[in-house]
Amino acid sequence: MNDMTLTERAVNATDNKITARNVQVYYGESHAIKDVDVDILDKTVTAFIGPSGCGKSTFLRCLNRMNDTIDICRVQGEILLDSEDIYDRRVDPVQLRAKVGMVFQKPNPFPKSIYDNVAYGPKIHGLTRNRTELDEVVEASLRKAALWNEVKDRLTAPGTGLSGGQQQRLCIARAIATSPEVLLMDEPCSALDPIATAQVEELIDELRTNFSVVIVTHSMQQAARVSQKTAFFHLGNLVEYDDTDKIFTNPTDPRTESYITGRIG
Ligand SMILES: Nc1ncnc2c1ncn2[C@@H]1O[C@H](COP(=O)(O)OP(=O)(O)OP(=O)(O)O)[C@@H](O)[C@H]1O
Repeated sequence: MNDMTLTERAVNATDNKITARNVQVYYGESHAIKDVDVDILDKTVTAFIGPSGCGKSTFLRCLNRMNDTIDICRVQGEILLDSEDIYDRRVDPVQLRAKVGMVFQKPNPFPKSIYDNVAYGPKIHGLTRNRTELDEVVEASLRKAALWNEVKDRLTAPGTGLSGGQQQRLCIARAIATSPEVLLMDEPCSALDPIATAQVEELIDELRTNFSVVIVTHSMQQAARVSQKTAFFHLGNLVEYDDTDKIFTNPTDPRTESYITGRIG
């Protein structure tokens, strides 16, 4: 690895954005997340990896209370965003999700124009005062999502008419339009071809200058490419959490070693 790459990949933030302590998640009687403690850093990409069913998505959904939408799901423990308990009764989950945005596995643009997809969040949260400001937010979000040049001449066309990779970047633009502080991405490239995947990965690297990004991925290559921190989950436990380079070159726990060398998973 040359110096340039090292500089680019260096973990340049030490501030905690999210602090999770003693987190348990149950689906009915089933204990899906067990005693998880983790500190998610600001301006850093954190990857969640682990075999299918180990709880990566479940834990990710705890971070913006998306699990609230699943009736049988119960979350216990403490999750702080900056120093605020996101499960406090006074916290409005809708406001929280504007601060902790989410991008899903399958691109899911609204059946609306490209413009309206991005304008939706700022409008419902009252973040802009007039059409000029809204136009500015839409343009800035599409630029940050590296989509502006491809769509600027057809903002009124339906978002669903874009290619899969463009739709996913549109969903990223929609998520960042509310100026979130954290962006959660649940396997955001799994429905994309290699070229679109490379574009989204490049974008993730740029996004970390402004946001804390947490990405669930099945691809260890992807985790190694995009993240600075990696958390390895196994059977609902957070087995190991460390610098990505350490996890992939010199893991401490034998279960991590088995997973990254392909012996479990
Ligand atoms: N809505 C749900 N209702 C009941 N059980 C669920 C639900 N969602 C997940 N689970 C269970 O919780 C456990 C963790 O699932 P989760 O989807 O979080 O794992 P994952 O690591 O993200 O898996 P994958 O990599 O396959 O997406 C699994 O045993 C799963 O069956």
